[in-house]
Amino acid sequence: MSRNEQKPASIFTLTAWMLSLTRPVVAPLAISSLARIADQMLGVVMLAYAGWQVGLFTTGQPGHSWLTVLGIIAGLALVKAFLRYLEQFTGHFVAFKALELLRRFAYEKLYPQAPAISRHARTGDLLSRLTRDIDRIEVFYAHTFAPMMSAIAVPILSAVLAWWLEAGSLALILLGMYVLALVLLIIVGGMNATASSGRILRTRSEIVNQASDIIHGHDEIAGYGLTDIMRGRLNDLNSRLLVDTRRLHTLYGVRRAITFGTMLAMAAVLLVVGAGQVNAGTLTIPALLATVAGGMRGWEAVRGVEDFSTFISQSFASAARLRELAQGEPVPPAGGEELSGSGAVALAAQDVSYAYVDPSGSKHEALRHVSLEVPAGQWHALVGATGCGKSTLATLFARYEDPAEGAIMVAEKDASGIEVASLRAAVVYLSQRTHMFNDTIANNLRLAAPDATDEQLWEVLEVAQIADEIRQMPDGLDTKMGEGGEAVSGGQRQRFGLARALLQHPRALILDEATAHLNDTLAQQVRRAVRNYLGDATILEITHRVSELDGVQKVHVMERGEVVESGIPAELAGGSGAFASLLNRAGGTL
Ligand SMILES: Nc1ncnc2c1ncn2[C@@H]1O[C@H](COP(=O)(O)OP(=O)(O)OP(=O)(O)O)[C@@H](O)[C@H]1O
Repeated sequence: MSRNEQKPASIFTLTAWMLSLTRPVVAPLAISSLARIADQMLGVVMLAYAGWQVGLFTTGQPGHSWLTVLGIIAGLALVKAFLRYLEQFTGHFVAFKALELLRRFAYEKLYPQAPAISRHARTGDLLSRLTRDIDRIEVFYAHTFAPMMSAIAVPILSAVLAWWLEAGSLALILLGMYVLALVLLIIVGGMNATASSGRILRTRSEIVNQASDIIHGHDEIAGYGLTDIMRGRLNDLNSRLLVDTRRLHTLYGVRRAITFGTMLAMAAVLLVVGAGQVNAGTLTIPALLATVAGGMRGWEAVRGVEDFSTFISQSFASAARLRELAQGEPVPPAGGEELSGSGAVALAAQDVSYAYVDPSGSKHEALRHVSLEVPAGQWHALVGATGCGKSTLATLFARYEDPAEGAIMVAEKDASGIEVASLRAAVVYLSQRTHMFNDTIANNLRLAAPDATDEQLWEVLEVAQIADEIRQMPDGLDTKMGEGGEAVSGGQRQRFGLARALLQHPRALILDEATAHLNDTLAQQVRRAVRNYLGDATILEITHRVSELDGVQKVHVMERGEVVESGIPAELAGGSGAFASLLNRAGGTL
């Protein structure tokens, strides 16, 4: 993300970061690692014991009775089973707790960046960082840390066991082969896998973006016959994914070959060297068999390295993406002075410039040296061709972000010094894309005022001219609005949005095309009712209906990111400026 440009973090930085986030799981993680080491070492001891007994039997030396051998192996197996259970239990506890901690951390870091972050990142990418990436980081705790610890401890302990069995030189060979296997796996599992995993994650998040575009744009896709184009795009992404996945899986295959290859090579070398020592009388057959059997069993630890090097590259790639997201500073910065008092507040922009920055870092200038004033209690309109920057300016008044240059003034104070929650309680921005949650009408309205009574809800619904339509619905205020408000019409959704904004009793209300979906008569009724309801509150109305500005005291005209004209609508209409030509083009009069 270009807002948070930073150097890629090293694996050590990422490891330290992941462990610092999940301090509460460090103790169970240690227990899980110890249980895993003990479990694997018991496996080594069991096989070494069995090998030793076979050696005694084949050389005709007295050993334990078969019943004792069976009893000892069964006893060891039971302890081993308990240790395995302990490892799995603590491992899963760690994994789930880590998931919870990571999710909480991610959301805590994200809220202060909203809603600005959704302007600078794609929804699908955000979603995949919050879901898939967190799931993959969890793998670090579940499948990485304990295997890494056992990969270090088990080879050393196995070599110590061989040395204790008086197979000192075999112990050195065993250790050497372990180290060789680990080095080969780490080399093969290194940079290539991390780079491929990073590319796979990026491609997957593009697929999610594409899929969410397809789901939201189903009407356009069907209407404009875009099915083949969309399918083609998805196929291209899938092909890209396939190439990287194939590359990664080839690497996994090579790693598996290394694990088995080195295990067989180790057994062969031990047998050849050991046979020579047996002939020379410096090693016993039971010690040789015990070392070979135990050594082969100990390769389980190497398998663990293979698995973790498979997952670790994905975990680190995901951790880097999440860390990048989480390192974003709160937007706007936290703190500031509370906006206290009551009554209308004035809005003003002083020489404001603003640019959008897309995920690739390129800038798109949306506002250039904009200045305008809406004195407290007045009703102004903001008009201009589509894309000229009206909504962008409106969001700055609600402090979605602070402008790069110039100042936004609210109640004659620089908005960048006003605490955000208090500012947004006073200055309400009603977006043109009002979102309704998949809940009842009443609950959607109460988002703005949780304690509002039914009477208060009906009051604002009357103002928004939608109360009659709700009375006719069988479930009234308890009618479900469907996902994204799909169960109600666009015009209804817009008026619900308006009713919700009014419930907050704004001291300044910014209406962004709030009546765009309504017919002219209804639009005028709504505008008048809103003005009456709000009393002396300030209103800034963004509209394309340039000929229907009844009650508006001043209009500001924008063109390509600049305010080019401001004045009383009736006066500007009679002139030859930007407003008059907008009015002409709309074929209207005032
Ligand atoms: N999230 C965004 N990322 C990048 N550019 C954006 C974004 N939102 C808006 N823009 C661009 O900024 C410019 C101003 O957009 P804005 O929505 O403020 O215009 P507007 O005047 O409100 O348009 P409309 O009347 O169509 O609502 C446009 O060129 C638009 O393409």
